[in-house]
Amino acid sequence: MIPTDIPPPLDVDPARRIFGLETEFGLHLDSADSRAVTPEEVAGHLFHSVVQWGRSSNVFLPNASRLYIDVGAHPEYATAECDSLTDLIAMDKAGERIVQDLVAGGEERLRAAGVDGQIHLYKNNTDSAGNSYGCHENYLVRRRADFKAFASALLPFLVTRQIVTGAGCITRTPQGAHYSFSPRADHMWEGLSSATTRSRPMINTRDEPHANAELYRRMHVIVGDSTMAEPTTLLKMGATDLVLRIMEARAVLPELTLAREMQAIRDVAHDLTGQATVELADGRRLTAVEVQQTYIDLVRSHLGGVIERTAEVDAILDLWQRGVDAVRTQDLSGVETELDWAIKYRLITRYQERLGCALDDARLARLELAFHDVSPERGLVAKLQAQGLVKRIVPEEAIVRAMTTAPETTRARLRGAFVTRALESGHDFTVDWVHLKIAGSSGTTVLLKDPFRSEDARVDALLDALAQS
Ligand SMILES: Nc1ncnc2c1ncn2[C@@H]1O[C@H](COP(=O)(O)OP(=O)(O)OP(=O)(O)O)[C@@H](O)[C@H]1O
Ligand SMILES: [Mg+2]
Repeated sequence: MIPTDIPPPLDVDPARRIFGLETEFGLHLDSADSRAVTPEEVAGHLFHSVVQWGRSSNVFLPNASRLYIDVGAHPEYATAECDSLTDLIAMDKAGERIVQDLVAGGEERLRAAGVDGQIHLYKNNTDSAGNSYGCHENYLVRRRADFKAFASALLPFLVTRQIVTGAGCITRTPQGAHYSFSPRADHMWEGLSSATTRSRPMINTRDEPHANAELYRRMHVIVGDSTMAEPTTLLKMGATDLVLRIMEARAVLPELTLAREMQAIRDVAHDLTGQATVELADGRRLTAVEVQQTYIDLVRSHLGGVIERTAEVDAILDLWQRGVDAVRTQDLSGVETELDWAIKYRLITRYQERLGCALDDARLARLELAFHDVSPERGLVAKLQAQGLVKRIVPEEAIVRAMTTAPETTRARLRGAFVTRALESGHDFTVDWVHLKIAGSSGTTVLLKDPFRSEDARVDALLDALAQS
């Protein structure tokens, strides 16, 4: 057993947390035109309208989220700061629609440039050329001297959670194709690192809290898969939050340090039975099912103590347990409307049976892509949701609202109001996660170091200034 050494909370309610999700979308132009169009050109056309109103392809939106073109011509949407998982899911789903809403304009621009074609945006993590792009989770945690050790203690959980929160994928190898839990697992290079370009860690330890640096760190988890089904996103973020809460409360953790994380994450990903064992630093071998069950039991043992029991906590624990049971029993019926990897696996195996083809058949690859297509017409998850075959967590109205409106209970509310008002009044402005400023004004930059604070007289003054000038 290893104690986790956390300083006692200062002035912040320890049960409150800021969450954020960053999604890089795969961008593909489907066109019969022989003229080569680079991905950068397609992204440029897609973002034309954004550049027109925002004067940049890197903007903060009226809903306080960030939208930009990331390296490799990937559109990226980073949700505004949320302090509830339902707000986060609504913000995340709103992002799919915000990027999809750019498609018609992008296709029109392409036509004007002489290229007929359909732009596809995929919320997935790998393209056909073998490139990987991410879905990054952000959890605000209290600053501590031993942050690296603290982050390391999360790795056994992160390595094995893919058996419930993975997106699932067809993996093609020279020996043939098989189904795996996670498309991202094969692209991880190390456990922790502060660099993202030269290495691909599971947790990025770059010290950039976007908040008061004396109090906080941002736990930047970059090992996760992009998730389509709302319950999968709830479980991915919710289970991680629960484990972090226990770690932050100085509770004693079970000793699960892995001997070789990179080997373990790959072994777990490629064994759909959940029975492949991973080696622990102390020489024991456990299955991913056993490791995840240990975390579920740990969380249960803290219910009513460190973890306040709420309907949401119960829902997370219930889905988590059903997910682990599904792998253990190899009966997916208990989760096949909620967990991405199981939903997709059912689709693929049924279609494969119907076609009588091998798993590496191109038609199954297209089906897999359609699962991640964010288009309401082409996307399979939208269709399955409409048929009640994929469960939802947040009401439709909440997603529609989140497309234009920031979360009410965090700093995002201030940014959202500022961006909305500045755009309405035609003022230039500069904004990032912690700063707000009217461009060219002599007024000072407003620095918002507390991400929990949703009211601020200085921002009210800025809004007044926008209304007057
Ligand atoms: N104090 C905070 N704690 C936790 N998450 C935060 C905090 N402030 C902002 N976030 C979230 O962190 C994410 C930052 O997204 P962004 O894409 O700008 O990431 P980055 O890691 O700063 O930069 P990049 O992607 O360019 O490397 C957003 O989802 C945002 O909501
Ligand atoms: Mg980012």
